[in-house]
Formats: sequence, structure tokens, C-alpha cells
Amino acid sequence: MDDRETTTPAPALELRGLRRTFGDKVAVDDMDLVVPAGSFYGVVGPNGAGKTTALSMAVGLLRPSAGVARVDGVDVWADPVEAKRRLGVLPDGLALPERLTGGELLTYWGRFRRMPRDVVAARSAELLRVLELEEAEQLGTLVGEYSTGMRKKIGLATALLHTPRVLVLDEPYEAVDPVSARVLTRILRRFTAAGGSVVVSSHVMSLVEQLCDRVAIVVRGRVEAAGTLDEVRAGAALEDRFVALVGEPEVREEELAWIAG
Ligand SMILES: Nc1ncnc2c1ncn2[C@@H]1O[C@H](COP(=O)(O)OP(=O)(O)OP(=O)(O)O)[C@@H](O)[C@H]1O
Repeated sequence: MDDRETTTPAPALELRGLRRTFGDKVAVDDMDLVVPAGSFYGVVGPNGAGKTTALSMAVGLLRPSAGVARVDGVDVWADPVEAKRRLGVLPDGLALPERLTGGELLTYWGRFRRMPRDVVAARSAELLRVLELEEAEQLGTLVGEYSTGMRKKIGLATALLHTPRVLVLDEPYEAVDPVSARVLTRILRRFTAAGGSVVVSSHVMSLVEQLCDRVAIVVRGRVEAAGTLDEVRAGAALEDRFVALVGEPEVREEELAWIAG
């Protein structure tokens, strides 16, 4: 038998027994998660479930208390340089150099990634144009003066610039206007069509259903359900599955009576 036919590619992302505690608080509780190569993967869960903490450990931004994270087969914490070469990341609460324009930021980022100057220049111009940041660039607007959605877009541009194999995006659509959201969706679909893998966290179930072929529901630091969208939905809407797993708090009639005056 031909080996090449039987060898499956390494998962885009593989978390094994990943754990993170903050004092007594267990934010991520021995999490196992496998994102197959080429998938568009959605990570959903209630506020405080541990999504950002897990993804931060998965991309080398936060050290795990225990467990292993691999990107495209590379251990993120044992071989961070190689792992980060394969990764494009949009972190939560994006910290960006405030005193640069978007174009300057991309130039700086590209040089930091040791990319050729002309490639950085061409890609930066293209990214600024398709993400509709060109006008701000022409006006010399600094990143510190960007709106929330613009910051998200320039963050995405930095994540895409070096042609990573795996994109990990924390809430990429949050605060992004509908036109820009469509552009972003087209970019991400092209990225997966070309063999790349995308992992997004989101609170918007309809968006996840529309975009993702696989999904994981994270509750209290653990993966409660994972698989193809249809497996996880099991005939229901994703939101219903989500609420069933998370549980819905009851608001009794007498509670918050004062809000009605
Ligand atoms: N630096 C920190 N110090 C202490 N506790 C933290 C820290 N970061 C996260 N936590 C706690 O870990 C838990 C998981 O937080 P995390 O931000 O990963 O959740 P999330 O699923 O991304 O939530 P959201 O959907 O609201 O963004 C929460 O209880 C949070 O309070």
C-alpha cells in the first residue's frame, strides 16, 4: 500500500489535557480538542467558559498549567518559533502599537516576520484596500485613533500577512460592520478553500452555523460537545443545543421588578 495515500495530515490544532488555573479557579479543565486540517471550526460557549484562555494557550500567548497544544503537528510550547510560523492569530483584547498607522504596523509586522520588503508592501496595500482601511491610511490615521472595528480589521490583516496555515481568531466579527463582515467571510472562505484551517470563537450562533463545518461547545472549561455542525446540532438549532448544554438561568417574576419602575 502506498504510504502517501494513508498518511493523514496533522490536525490544524490539537489540545490534549490542556489545563489552566488562576489561583483556585479552574479556567480550562483538562481540555481535549482536535481541529482537523482544512476545517472551519467554531468554538462557542457562555461568558467565562474558558474559550479565550484555551485559545491563548493554544497559540503560545498564555502558558498552560498542564497539557499539550500542537499547531499543524508542532508543539506550541516546545517549539514556539516553528509553531508561530504556521499560525495567524487575532487575540482577544488586541494590544497594538498605537503610534503607527495601519500601513506602518503591517510593514513593521512583516519585517519582524522576516518577509521580503516588496512582498510586505504589496500585501499590505492589498489588505488595507480590501479591508477598507485605505482612506484612514491616506489621512495618516494612527492605530490609536482607530474605531473598535477598524482595530479588529488591522489585527486580522497582521494575522493574514505571512500566509499562515492555521488562523486562530478570537471573536473576529465583533464590532465589524456588515459590509466588512462579508469581506472577512470571503477572505476566510478563500483561505480554507486553499487548504488553510480557521478556528474562530464567537457568541453569534447564526454566524457559526453559516460559516463553520465543525463546532465545539465549551462549558466550564471543558468541551461538552464537538464534531461536525450536524453532529453537534443533532437535528436542532445550534442555539438550542447550546442552551440545553449550558442551562438557562431562571428569572423569577419578583426579581428585578424595580426595572419596570
Ligand atoms: N488573568 C486572569 N486572572 C484570573 N482569572 C482569569 C484570568 N483570565 C481568565 N480568568 C477566568 O477564567 C475563566 C475563563 O475566562 P475566559 O476569558 O477564558 O472565558 P471566555 O469563554 O473567553 O469568556 P467570554 O465569552 O466572556 O469572552 C473566567 O472565570 C475568568 O474570570
